[in-house]
Amino acid sequence: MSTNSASSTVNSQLSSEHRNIPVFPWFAIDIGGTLVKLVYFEPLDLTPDEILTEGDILMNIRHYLTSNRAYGAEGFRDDALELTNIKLGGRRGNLHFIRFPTSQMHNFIDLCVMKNLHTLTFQVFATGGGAYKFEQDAVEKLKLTWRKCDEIETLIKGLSYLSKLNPNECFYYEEPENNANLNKHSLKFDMNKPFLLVNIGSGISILHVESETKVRRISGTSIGGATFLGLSCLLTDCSSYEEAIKLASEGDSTKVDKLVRDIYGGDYDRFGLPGHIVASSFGHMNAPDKREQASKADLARATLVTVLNNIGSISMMCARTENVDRILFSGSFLRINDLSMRILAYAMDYWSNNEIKAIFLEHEGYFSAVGCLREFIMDENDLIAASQH
Ligand SMILES: Nc1ncnc2c1ncn2[C@@H]1O[C@H](COP(=O)(O)OP(=O)(O)O)[C@@H](O)[C@H]1O
Ligand SMILES: CC(C)(COP(=O)(O)O)[C@@H](O)C(=O)NCCC(=O)O
Repeated sequence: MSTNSASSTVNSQLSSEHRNIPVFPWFAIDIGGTLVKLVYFEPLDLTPDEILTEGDILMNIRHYLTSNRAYGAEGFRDDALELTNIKLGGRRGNLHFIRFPTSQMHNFIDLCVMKNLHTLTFQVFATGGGAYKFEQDAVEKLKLTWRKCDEIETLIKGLSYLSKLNPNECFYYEEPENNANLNKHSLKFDMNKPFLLVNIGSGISILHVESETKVRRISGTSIGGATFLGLSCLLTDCSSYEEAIKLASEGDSTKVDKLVRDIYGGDYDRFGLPGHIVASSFGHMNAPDKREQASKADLARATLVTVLNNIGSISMMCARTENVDRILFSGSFLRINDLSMRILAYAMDYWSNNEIKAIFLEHEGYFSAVGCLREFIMDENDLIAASQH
């Protein structure tokens, strides 16, 4: 776990008065430790002249991206997240959200060459660690202009934009422990009151946000989304995130973890520790009979709960130290993962006596990519339009 109190003021790399709106296509790409998140703006207001001059390559790309939901075996468009008919850089269009594994990044660059993208003159807006790692390969093969920006700056910019644009972006659970009832409520999020942003990607960054331009990375932990997936693969032989989450949803972590009641026979009253909480993650697994009884699903569930307990307690500690009462959780770890959101929400409610609220986001892992697009394309009018959307 790292603690980093260095203050970083987020400055726009370009002030809106001075930005030249780039030519189409408009892509931004967040190349993370596990997943590449790509956002693509599909213009809906192309003039007849623009359609004539667009050329076959761009038109084919536009059709390829917008008419498919899967690209090869590992690329997917999250069509449920698509934002339709929005304004961006003075244009009207749809914003598409696409992801594929970072392990496919070299193949993706080769695919772009096959689709003749290297014969066009255009810019790619890139963020995440891979914006640095893959820069040379992308520029050499695709002959494009590669414009990088920092993943934490873009995360905040994307969050600020999407939380204004999409009335359902931010939500919380009223009774997270009650699975039978959805109890999911949207809320209007005020970015100008301090809050904690916990980004659960491959690893975890914890940010204290006072406003869009005042952000500190206060802590982090290496026990994140890739830990859950890696350990689940090791322990259960599963081979995908989807499989790991499905197993976890079917398992019982109490077969694997040692609870307070396994040690005390009940609650540990003196220090307010109820019997049902985990005293020791995987604490039963030294006993051969318990190992025998634990199914793959139980092991996946215990892995999930271990990672979540760690995230929950570090987040709570940071919220208390920083004196904030809202914790926002982002990152693709929360994709198709209602179970984890409920566990986190319950833990925050329980340990804070309902004083600290866990808030979640519909576009989970896509904020840095959106913020990156915003950095280079949006102008103030887009932001005003977003808040009136
Ligand atoms: N299709 C998927 N493949 C792999 N991991 C996934 C997938 N969907 C969600 N995840 C989870 O999301 C995490 C990555 O989150 P993300 O925010 O994209 O981080 P990064 O930017 O480091 O790639 C993974 O470690 C895993 O827990
Ligand atoms: C290095 C990272 C910022 C990379 O971001 P990611 O691709 O995981 O979203 C993140 O993994 C992280 O903050 N890890 C924790 C490092 C630490 O503070 O211990």
